[in-house]
Amino acid sequence: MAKTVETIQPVERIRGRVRVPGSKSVTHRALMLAALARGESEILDALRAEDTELTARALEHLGVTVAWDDRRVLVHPPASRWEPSPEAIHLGNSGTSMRLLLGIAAAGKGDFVFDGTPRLRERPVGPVIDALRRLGVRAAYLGREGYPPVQLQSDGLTGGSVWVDARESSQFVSALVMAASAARSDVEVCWEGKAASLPYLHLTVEMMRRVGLRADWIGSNGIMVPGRQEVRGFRYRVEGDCSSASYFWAAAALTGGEVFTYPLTADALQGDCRFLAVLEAMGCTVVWEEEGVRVVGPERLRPVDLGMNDMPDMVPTLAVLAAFAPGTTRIRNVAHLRIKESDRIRAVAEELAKLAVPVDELPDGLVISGGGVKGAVVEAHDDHRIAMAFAVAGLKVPGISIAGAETVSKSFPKFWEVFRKLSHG
Ligand SMILES: O=C(O)C1=C[C@@H](OP(=O)(O)O)[C@@H](O)[C@H](O)C1
Ligand SMILES: C=C(OP(=O)(O)O)C(=O)O
Repeated sequence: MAKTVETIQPVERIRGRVRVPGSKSVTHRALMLAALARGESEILDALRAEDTELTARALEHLGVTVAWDDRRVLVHPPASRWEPSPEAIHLGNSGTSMRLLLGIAAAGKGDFVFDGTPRLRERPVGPVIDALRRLGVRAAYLGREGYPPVQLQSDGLTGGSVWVDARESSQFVSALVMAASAARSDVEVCWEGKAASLPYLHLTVEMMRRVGLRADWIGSNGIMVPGRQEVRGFRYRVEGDCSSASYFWAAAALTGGEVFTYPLTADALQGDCRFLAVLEAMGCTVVWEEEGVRVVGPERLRPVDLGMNDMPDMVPTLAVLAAFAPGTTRIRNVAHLRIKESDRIRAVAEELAKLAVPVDELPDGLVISGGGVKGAVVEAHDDHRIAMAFAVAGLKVPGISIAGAETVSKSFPKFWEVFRKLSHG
């Protein structure tokens, strides 16, 4: 795709209502759980974007029928799990698709190759492959050890206990837990210490429960999944995407304006909704209403000192706000940000430096001295979250444009349309 440049015009105080698309994480999971069910499922308000279409297409390779229309997706699994796929299955740069689908594919029979972009080939899959091998799957790395492309030959999962190193990604555990429901006997998935991005594991377990699958926490370091579970096709309504909403919350925060985002509820399953508490700590007012949430920005943002391990995707948004908050903001404990769509610690530091913001890059975080921000051309690093977060800075400072703006299609294809409409009325 050709690189596009998007120039943002500053506005006095942003004001408006934004309908956010369906959650990417919830849509991926709903599609995959529907593929494991018996009979047809109906998924409402799903996100139709590059990554969720990659998941849908991968499932089609396995023999699942996926039919989208305006408001819903119908998913119909094949008679036997799975059909052969002679071609390699390409997953772009979608970490969620890659890690979670390795589990889903291994939960049935077949011989599959999973691959992606050069960047996806730098994003690890070793811990999930190690665990799948212990559950009886044959797997071979076709390139670098521990990374895609990977070939899986499976006859279904046995059962037993597996230990997973989940420090780099919660997705390794989510993959195993979802797949384990189809194993021949019970599977216990345990990890040492704290798993990265922990709220995504709660999301996985809660969504399984909602569609009728059992998965039980064993303390805070493990999940037990009974094997041979079967659920009938289900109907699932996808909640709005909090991560996508964060750019509009940030727009209100930065301009001292007011934005209402919907559909969202205070009991949303996504951990990124907790970013609202970060905004409150920075001085914003957050008001939940029946259909969504209203964020009102303060006259002046306050800096914060926070561990962001639970909400890695919110770090670019926070970093941009921090650039405008006079004082020092510290963002800690997010080493796993280096293996996202881009090395997000490096990318954020480089782009803030272009805007003349003093920033220290730590191995696992950032220290940002907020106050003075200048205009510049920001490079998106093929990372949708860098593009969307830095767009917000352009609402306050003239001369900001985003090169590589098309990358938003990964999670929010209409982002620029919605953003322009909001900023120019
Ligand atoms: O499971 C998910 O839906 C996700 C988990 C997180 O990844 P890690 O667990 O790899 O940090 C997050 O960054 C990603 O955008 C979506
Ligand atoms: C990290 C992300 O996604 P994924 O891991 O699925 O590529 C993201 O959306 O910010």
